[in-house]
Amino acid sequence: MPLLPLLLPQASLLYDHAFLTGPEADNLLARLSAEVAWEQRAIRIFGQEIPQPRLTAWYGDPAARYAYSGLHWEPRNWTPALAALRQRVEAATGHQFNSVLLNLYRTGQDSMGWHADDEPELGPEPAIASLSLGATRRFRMRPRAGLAHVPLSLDLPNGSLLLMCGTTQQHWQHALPKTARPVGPRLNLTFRWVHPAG
Ligand SMILES: O=C(O)CCC(=O)C(=O)O
Ligand SMILES: [Fe+2]
Repeated sequence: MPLLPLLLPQASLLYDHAFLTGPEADNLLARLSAEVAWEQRAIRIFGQEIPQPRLTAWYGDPAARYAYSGLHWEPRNWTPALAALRQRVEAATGHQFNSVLLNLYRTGQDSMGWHADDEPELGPEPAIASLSLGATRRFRMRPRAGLAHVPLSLDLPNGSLLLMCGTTQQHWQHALPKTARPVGPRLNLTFRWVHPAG
């Protein structure tokens, strides 16, 4: 399936609900769940260490060092599965990526709060390719302050690919809220280009 535009003002979104076939996505979920070096990291909020409500891992080229929410990330070396996936995502999107952030939402109680991926290392108009595996979860987008636009909700199924680029991060925030529905694990990979620290 090709990537098709999703119309959202002052954003640039491309979406393929079936970038991977069901069996491909199922295999990858099993493989990555087992082989990725998952960690539960803590972020510092008002002087308190709060464990993130999900597991994470960071893989990439050695130059792709990254800092967010006060955390520093040294990339681990690409595994064969992640390197192959990077190539496919690059071919489909026409963008290059030197790193991938993986998030594992173990249950409906795992989540990600409102944020924009607007760290300086990503540059002003980052292309971020988000691949979802496992349980369908609702991805939300809301306009940043001063923009009178309607929020967007998108259910991201197993094997779907969402590309956020252009001015999306400047004008919109996104989140992956908790859900009370009983859901299985969901694994999300966001491929990024991190500009090496100068
Ligand atoms: O899990 C998702 O779909 C969103 C992940 C995300 O926003 C991020 O890694 O920055
Ligand atoms: Fe994000």
